[in-house]
Amino acid sequence: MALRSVAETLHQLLADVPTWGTESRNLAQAQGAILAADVCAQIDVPPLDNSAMDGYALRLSDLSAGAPLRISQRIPAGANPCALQAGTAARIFTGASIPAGADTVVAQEDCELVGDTLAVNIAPRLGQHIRPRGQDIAEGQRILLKGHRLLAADLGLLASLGVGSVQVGCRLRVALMSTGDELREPGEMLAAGQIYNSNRPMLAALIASLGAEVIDLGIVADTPQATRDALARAAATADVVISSGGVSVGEEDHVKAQVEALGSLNLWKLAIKPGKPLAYGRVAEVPFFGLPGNPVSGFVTFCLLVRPYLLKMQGATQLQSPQWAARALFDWPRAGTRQEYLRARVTPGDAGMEVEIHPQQSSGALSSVSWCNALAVIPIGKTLSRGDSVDVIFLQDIS
Ligand SMILES: Nc1nc2c(c(=O)[nH]1)N[C@H]1C(S)=C(S)[C@@H](COP(=O)(O)OP(=O)(O)OC[C@H]3O[C@@H](n4cnc5c(N)ncnc54)[C@H](O)[C@@H]3O)O[C@H]1N2
Ligand code: MOO
Ligand SMILES: [Mg+2]
Repeated sequence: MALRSVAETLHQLLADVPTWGTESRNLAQAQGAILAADVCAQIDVPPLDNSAMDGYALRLSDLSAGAPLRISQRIPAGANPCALQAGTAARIFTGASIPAGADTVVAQEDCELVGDTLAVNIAPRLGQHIRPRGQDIAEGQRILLKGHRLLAADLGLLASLGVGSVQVGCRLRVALMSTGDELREPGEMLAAGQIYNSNRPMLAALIASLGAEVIDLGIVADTPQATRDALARAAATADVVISSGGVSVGEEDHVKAQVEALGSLNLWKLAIKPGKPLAYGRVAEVPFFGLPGNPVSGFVTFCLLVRPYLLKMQGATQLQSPQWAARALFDWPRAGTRQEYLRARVTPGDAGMEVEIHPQQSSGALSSVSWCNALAVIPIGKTLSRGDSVDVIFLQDIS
């Protein structure tokens, strides 16, 4: 029987996302959080007409009249100036409030003080170097939409509006467990037959990058009992459970059977390379993802399938990363039976983006992931010749 496609799997996963609560969060805690309601501006930004230059504020008609302009006041940023006396100029600094009556700012490089009067060397334009109130945002304007993921610039934007806290999707607690008797932690000595646990820090970082809290359950032994105990503990403390390893067909792969014992297995195996044995279900009522143990398989399936799920759970509207067309600098002569995600590097070429692939595409070769800046997508049954167009997904959008 044909394996379920990546698109169909994603569709089914997203249809199964549970409803999730919202909470109020201070801006300092809101990076990566998903807005639970539209944000409308309560004030104009900037809230005052202000100078874009260090210089002098004046009324252009006074200057045109030709009389010498005496300096009648000094206005630093933050001051509340009085109205400009007719026939005078005000010393002013960048960001300072334009006094009533002034309509133009002359940069200090374009004028000089002769005694206590101003000599302007370059004829100014009416209104120059003034940033009017509301230039950026007008009061009442809808500025960010529900479902938007808050990144650095959004936090600055909200602060510019005077918004100190926002209603966002509740922070997810995600339990992470690494199954495998062969695993040791970095810093420990390796005995024969053992390898280091690379999935743990990688998956913890991917989870944390979504603003979720990681509940790290460490390494779990390859026995039915240890697997079941860890799954039960995870489901009791977390909102989502993620395991790595033990989801394939070997006798040492216990995850699926224990998930079925404690809840249900809803999806298993899909037409993706790497990552075929990805499992999804519920432990008790808690959503569960069983990522394949091979590190590249875990990375790719997390980015393409788990990440959109976790984003949707928190209320996000933008779930998938865009695919861009690039020109292949490689041949791909073998048509596959699973959609393949090659570790690739995209660079600018003379005629647009060009993409090369890492020579080692094994699902155990993490160096290919560290090296790449994109995944090149090879659909089922497709071959490629050098020069053909191939879709790429930039990793900076997803990891
Ligand atoms: N007879 C079959 N064997 C396998 C199949 C299959 O269809 N038939 N599928 C293969 C594919 S595809 C994948 S992917 C793997 C998935 O295996 P599991 O999810 O069961 O994972 P393990 O067997 O536990 O480990 C696989 C591999 O990854 C290493 N690993 C595991 N955890 C970690 C970790 N935390 N850090 C670093 N490396 C880890 C582990 O040592 C193994 O080398 O199954 C294939 N087999
Ligand atoms: O497809 Mo498996 O996911 O690594 O080889
Ligand atoms: Mg296995």
